[in-house]
Amino acid sequence: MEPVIEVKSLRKTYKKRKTKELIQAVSDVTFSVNRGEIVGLLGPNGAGKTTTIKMICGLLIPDSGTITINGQNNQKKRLKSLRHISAVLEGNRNLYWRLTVRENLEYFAGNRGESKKDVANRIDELLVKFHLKDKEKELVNRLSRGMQQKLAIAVAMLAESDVILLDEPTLGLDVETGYEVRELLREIVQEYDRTIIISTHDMDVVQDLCDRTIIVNKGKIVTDDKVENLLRLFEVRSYTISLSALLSEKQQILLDQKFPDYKYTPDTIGSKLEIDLAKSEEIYDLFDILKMNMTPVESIDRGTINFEQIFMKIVKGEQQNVLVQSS
Ligand SMILES: Nc1ncnc2c1ncn2[C@@H]1O[C@H](COP(=O)(O)OP(=O)(O)OP(=O)(O)O)[C@@H](O)[C@H]1O
Repeated sequence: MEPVIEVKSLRKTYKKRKTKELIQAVSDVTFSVNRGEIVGLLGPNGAGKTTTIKMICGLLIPDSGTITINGQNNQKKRLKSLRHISAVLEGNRNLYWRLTVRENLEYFAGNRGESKKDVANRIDELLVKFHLKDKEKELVNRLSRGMQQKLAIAVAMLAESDVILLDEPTLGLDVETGYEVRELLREIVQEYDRTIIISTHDMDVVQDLCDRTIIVNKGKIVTDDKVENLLRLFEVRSYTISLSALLSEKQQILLDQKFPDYKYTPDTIGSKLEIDLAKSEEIYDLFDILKMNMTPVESIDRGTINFEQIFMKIVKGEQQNVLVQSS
């Protein structure tokens, strides 16, 4: 499949105004996105997500590297390439607060040679889809944050560009509205054949919505893989073992050496071990340690793991060697 977006060896350094200190916000970032994919750009604060998004939509110029959108270099063929992209940055900022919902949509629909009736029909369709029909005459500054966010996405849809970039689309939304926005985004991809890149801290967005996730940390990509692959990979490695005895001190020292991040919970009648294995063969090392004292094993469960825990593990660097660019 041909990629819609190709980002190669991207770098961006900021210079702090007062101290003149250089900050390497993005260093050597390379990835591509295929048509119809929803890709989550994930990372801790300051990882370089917004900088990357801003470079893709042409708001920032990279120090080096290239960005190609539908085969067009976004610096050499600026207008042609940027026509394929809409961006919703910092949520509701790209709306006119003193215009109504409908007026905003009319304004952004602009003059593209369509008849007034066609524009009105398209706006009506979006108002219904985004559950904003009964708010069409409301001023934007009177809307809730969730409604403003939905309107901002509807505005991005109007441009009919192939790619929509979203920076933190669920930030500050309550659980219900966050869910509603996620559902809308899913429908957009399915019904309108759009490609979406979402920068987010919201693990539900990644787990529910994204096909793939690119995790960045300190300006570099640490993981680029399908969400289902990561879930499977970590589920296989994460074990909870119930024992009907306590572990000896020697056993605990050996576990410490072999599995530094294991968790041991002694109880009155037994104990519990929670352990992540870097390779599945390591289970035999674990059994060797348990066998030393013939510690009786009551049950072994493969741990369920959510995306938040996976993210923490990856960002902490525990699984780095295995995961970098594994897709
Ligand atoms: N205009 C700027 N001038 C100086 N430094 C900046 C500027 N914008 C961002 N930075 C710095 O660049 C780094 C990357 O910032 P960026 O906003 O891209 O990260 P992010 O992953 O989007 O973070 P967050 O999740 O907190 O929004 C950070 O260290 C940030 O402080």
